[in-house]
Formats: sequence, C-alpha cells, structure tokens
Amino acid sequence: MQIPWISTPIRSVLAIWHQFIKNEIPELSKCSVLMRDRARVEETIYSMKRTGPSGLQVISDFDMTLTRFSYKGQRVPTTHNILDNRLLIDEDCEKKIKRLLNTYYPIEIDAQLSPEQKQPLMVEWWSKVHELLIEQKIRKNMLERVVRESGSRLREGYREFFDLLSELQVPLLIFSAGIGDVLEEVIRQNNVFHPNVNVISNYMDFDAAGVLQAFKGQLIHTFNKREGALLHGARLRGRPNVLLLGDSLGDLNMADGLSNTEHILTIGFLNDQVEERKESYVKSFDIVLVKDETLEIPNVILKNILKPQVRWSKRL
Ligand SMILES: Nc1ccn([C@@H]2O[C@H](COP(=O)(O)O)[C@@H](O)[C@H]2O)c(=O)n1
Repeated sequence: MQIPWISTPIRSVLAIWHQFIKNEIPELSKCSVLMRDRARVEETIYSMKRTGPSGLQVISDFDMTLTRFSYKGQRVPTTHNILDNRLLIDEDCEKKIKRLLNTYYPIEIDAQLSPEQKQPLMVEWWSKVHELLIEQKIRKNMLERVVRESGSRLREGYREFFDLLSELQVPLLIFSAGIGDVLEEVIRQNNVFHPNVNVISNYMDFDAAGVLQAFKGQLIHTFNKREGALLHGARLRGRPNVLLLGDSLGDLNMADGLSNTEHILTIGFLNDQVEERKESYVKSFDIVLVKDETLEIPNVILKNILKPQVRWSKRL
C-alpha cells in the first residue's frame, strides 16, 4: 500500500493494519510458493485461526516432507535408505536394494502414470525390500547407531515446527510409508519426539533376541495411505481443522479417515521432476513449495493460526 503524501512510520502502520484485516501472509508471495487460489488459502487460514489451537491437528508425511530431499548436493536418506549400513546389511543386499530403488523410484514419481497403475508396483518394491531386510537378520540394538551415523536431516525450521505444536498441544500425526522404528529414532535423536506426536508407519517385528523376523500389520506404501487412514481413523478424529503436509499426491489421502472436518489445508513439497509434476501438484495441493528445503511456510502458517497475537505484536 503506497501513499506518497504521508510519513513512513504512519505508512508502515497502515500497511500492517491493511495486512491484518486482509489476513495477508507476505511469505506466500515468494516465487517458490505456488497456489491455485491464494484468496481461498488465506480465507482457510483465517477460519482456522478463529477456531484456534483446540480445533487443529497436523497430519504429515515423513520422508522428504519433514526430512530434506537433499543437502549439499547429496540426496538425504529416507528411513529405508538409512538401513544401508554395513552394520546391518551386506554388500550383495545393498546392491539389490539400490537396483530396486533405481527401478521403482522413477515409477513412483512418474507424472504419466496414475496412482492406480503405480499401486501394484509399489507393493512389489516395498515387499521385495522388506524380504531382503528380513534375510539380513537386522538387529534392533544397532538401529540407534545406524541412525546416528546416517546423513538423515530434518528440514530447516523443524525445531520450531515440533516445539510449537507441542507447546500448544496440537496433535501431530506422522503418517509414513517408511520404517517406523527408524523414523522414531530420527525424531528422538533430534529431541522432538514430544508427547503430542503419533506415528503410523511400517514397524519392524523383532523376535525375543531382537532380530528382525517380519514387518507388523498391513504394508503402507506411498499410494495406499487412504486404506491406512481408514484403518487408523480413530487416531485421526476429534479436531475439525487439518493442516496436511506431503511430498506425493498419495499423501493427500492421509486425512481420509476423518469425519466432521471443517477445513483442510494441504501443502505439497515438490522436490523432484518439478516441471513434469508442477501442474498436477498445483491442481491437487492448496500450496505447493518448489524445491524448498525448509519448513518456513508451514511454520508461518502455524504461527498465524495458533499465535496471532505474537505475530502482530512482533511486527509492530
Ligand atoms: N525401499 C524403499 C521404499 C520407499 N522408499 C522411499 O520412502 C518414501 C516413503 O516414505 P514417506 O515417509 O514419504 O511415506 C517413499 O517416497 C520412497 O521414495 C525408499 O527410499 N526405499
């Protein structure tokens, strides 16, 4: 808002007031942020803000959503890839797992294939890898060290994200097709496994000697999160407003187990194959973050919903 004939301080106060009444979030103007309908996004945030922390829950994917996609030019390992350590698997197994990754990951992110076409292939990928891991007789007591030695990295701003939700007792459900035991160890080692955090994932089943013998429950892969959400619906109910974070179109189904929702705001991290997938991401997510390795935008939105008074008093 530019009014040339009034002094700068008055102009700044007016600009802040203008933003306040319009509920504008300046960070959403960054070129890495894409939205189909910005006005709708801001209205949704405003509605969520009116209900406040007691009505909100956050549902998030883990690998490449809460963790970085890459760091210093290298891919950051997923919870599956963290197990690629000689303490747990031999060279032959490592080669086989890499070959499977090179075969199936391009399918997972292929913009030309539908989720229905990808589904059976994802089951194949996950099942083959889990079989290989079971053959390796992985020991539970090695996981702590293996996670510590891995290059796993949560996104910049993760502490603020986890701590804010914990402080205001907003439930955070991490819904991951990765490996739950490894995921829990990553957030524990980063000191953010707070009591408001719940995890739905693929958990390892260890025998009495602590050796991997199977995986528990129904397999979760990237494109069957709807089934998982329906199965675990009870863990999702209760709060009508949802902030959902993911990096795959399959993550949009993570809130399918919910009934009585009022507002769902979806944020998608577009990390890879950007040009090929941009259109479908913008169509499907409310906000798309292109090659953004941080949690800055989710944090700004959360602060806006949960702590409006802090935001405005800081700015004034
Ligand atoms: N053998 C595998 C299987 C899957 N992945 C990747 O993990 C991601 C799943 O976890 P989310 O937390 O994102 O649900 C998925 O995107 C796969 O690319 C893998 O690295 N190795």
